[in-house]
Amino acid sequence: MIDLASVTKVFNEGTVNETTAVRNLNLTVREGDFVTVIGSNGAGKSTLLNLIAGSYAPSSGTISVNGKEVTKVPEYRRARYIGRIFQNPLLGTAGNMSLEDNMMISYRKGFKGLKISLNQKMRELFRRELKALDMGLEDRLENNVSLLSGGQRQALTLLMMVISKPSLILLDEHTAALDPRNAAKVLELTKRFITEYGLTAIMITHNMEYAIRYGNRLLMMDGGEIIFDIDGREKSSLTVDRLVVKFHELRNHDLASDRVLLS
Ligand SMILES: Nc1ncnc2c1ncn2[C@@H]1O[C@H](COP(=O)(O)OP(=O)(O)OP(=O)(O)O)[C@@H](O)[C@H]1O
Repeated sequence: MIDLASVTKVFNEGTVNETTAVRNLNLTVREGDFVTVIGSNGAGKSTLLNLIAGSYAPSSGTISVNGKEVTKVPEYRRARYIGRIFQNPLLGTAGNMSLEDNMMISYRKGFKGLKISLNQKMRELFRRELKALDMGLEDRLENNVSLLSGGQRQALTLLMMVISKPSLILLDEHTAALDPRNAAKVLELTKRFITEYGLTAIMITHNMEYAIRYGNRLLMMDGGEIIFDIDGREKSSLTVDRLVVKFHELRNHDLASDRVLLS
């Protein structure tokens, strides 16, 4: 589904602040993969998602989706099939609009311009979908989104993303700002939606346990490179301890003081 071939991203090239955020990276993500990505601060994880989404152009290398090169396709055009969620729960929804108006926007995007309007039937559908989130939102269709808690808002963002029918979703620490209970809830929802809607997903997390528990494939990044890429049985038998040892073997330095271990 996605192919990155020899992708490098250098920021501030030729200046004293030059940083190679992603270094000669090769990656193929297959359709239906749910890939978790971990790595130290500054490892290049967010840059990788930004390159796939088209927020940044690579300094060299190519990016293809379903066999078609998209390296120069602008972000707004890739957004037709890519859904993104960020750490900040305020980013995915419009706070000064009601839940139903927010959801309507996603429905229109999902129906690719087909004329649909907010009527009783749509409201019933929204109510059912919100009820399935199990966040107590089904009776709050007319409330402004700004009144929701961070967890409720991130769950709504997730629902809106899937009803806009993306084929690929990019999750950049989307539960990191939530308390543990809400984080666990939103993660379970994420997993359910990925399965139900047959999505391909890449999820950055600083929580090693989440990275192990969720998804069928795990990537570890360091210094702009993928240093560890496992799936299948090797992934399901992984433990946090083994992951830490693996990092040490591969990089010959510890992860001990890193945020990746503190979550
Ligand atoms: N827009 C930018 N301009 C300049 N440097 C950048 C930019 N974006 C990222 N970088 C640098 O590129 C490197 C990789 O950053 P990136 O945000 O991809 O890492 P990360 O693995 O997501 O880190 P974190 O876990 O801390 O969010 C870092 O050194 C960062 O400072």
